[in-house]
Amino acid sequence: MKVHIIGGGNLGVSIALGLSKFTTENQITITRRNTSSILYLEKLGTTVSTNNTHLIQEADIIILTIKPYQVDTVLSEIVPAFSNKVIASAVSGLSIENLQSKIGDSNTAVRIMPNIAAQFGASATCIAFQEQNKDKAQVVVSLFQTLGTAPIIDEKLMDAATVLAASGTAFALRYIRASMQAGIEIGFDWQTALSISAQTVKGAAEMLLEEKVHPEQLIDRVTTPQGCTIAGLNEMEMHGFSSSLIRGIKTSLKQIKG
Ligand SMILES: NC(=O)C1=CN([C@@H]2O[C@H](COP(=O)(O)OP(=O)(O)OC[C@H]3O[C@@H](n4cnc5c(N)ncnc54)[C@H](OP(=O)(O)O)[C@@H]3O)[C@@H](O)[C@H]2O)C=CC1
Ligand SMILES: O=C(O)[C@@H]1CCC=N1
Repeated sequence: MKVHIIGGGNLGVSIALGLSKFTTENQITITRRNTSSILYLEKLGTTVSTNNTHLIQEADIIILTIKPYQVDTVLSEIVPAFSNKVIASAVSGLSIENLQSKIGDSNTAVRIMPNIAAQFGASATCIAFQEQNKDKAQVVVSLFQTLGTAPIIDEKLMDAATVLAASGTAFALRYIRASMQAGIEIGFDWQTALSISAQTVKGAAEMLLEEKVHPEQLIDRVTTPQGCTIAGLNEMEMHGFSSSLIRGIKTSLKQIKG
């Protein structure tokens, strides 16, 4: 399959790297205006270009990973160059209706919300499309299933998905950083503390995904009565651990909704 990624920044490059690592049959093109920092992708077999329309008509999927304020400029440049294409947009806040009106009825708008773990085949990419475009959107779902999970969601939850699945990467990393900092205070060098903290989070996530149970069921297995874990958890909650995360996520959502 030919995948044409417009916007070779943080997210676009993560997707390109993930596709080059986890798939073999895809031909990937990635564009940005200043390509110097991403030319290394060519060594992995990805075509890097400043030309957004180069071979675009041959693409099976066009992926938009540009900032919201870049959308009109890019679309006015590329839309005259193709027809009958599936456009998967990761642009936060850009609705399917709005995108569809900009690309015309001959093309199909799909919304995707990946995260930068796509690079490691570990993204949670939420995908939304109009019911009548179900068949055409399947190609996008299949592609992102190779880069992690790809749940199909109602478009009205796309902003929530942006916060939970994309910003969520940063939130999880901040937890790991805090845990690492505590690890240094209790005796580890930062590299050892980081590897222990990161692996512990990975292990906890793997248990949840594997066992499909509520986190409290697993927490109960760790909290020995009168033990250190419950003492630490209760202290964290006293200082607003869960509520600060919940408030942060809701604030992020308000920021998207404007
Ligand atoms: N970062 C993330 O974790 C996530 C981001 N998103 C969304 O993805 C989008 C991109 O985010 P992010 O990757 O962080 O942003 P970046 O700024 O890192 O990437 C945007 C890229 O677009 C390129 N670009 C700008 N104008 C053009 C143009 N005319 N033609 C081609 N390329 C162009 C820029 O490069 P140059 O200036 O050289 O052209 C830049 O590399 C945003 O809408 C964001 O909301 C969604 C989920 C996760
Ligand atoms: O912070 C942002 O606005 C973008 C969308 C989600 C991740 N990065």
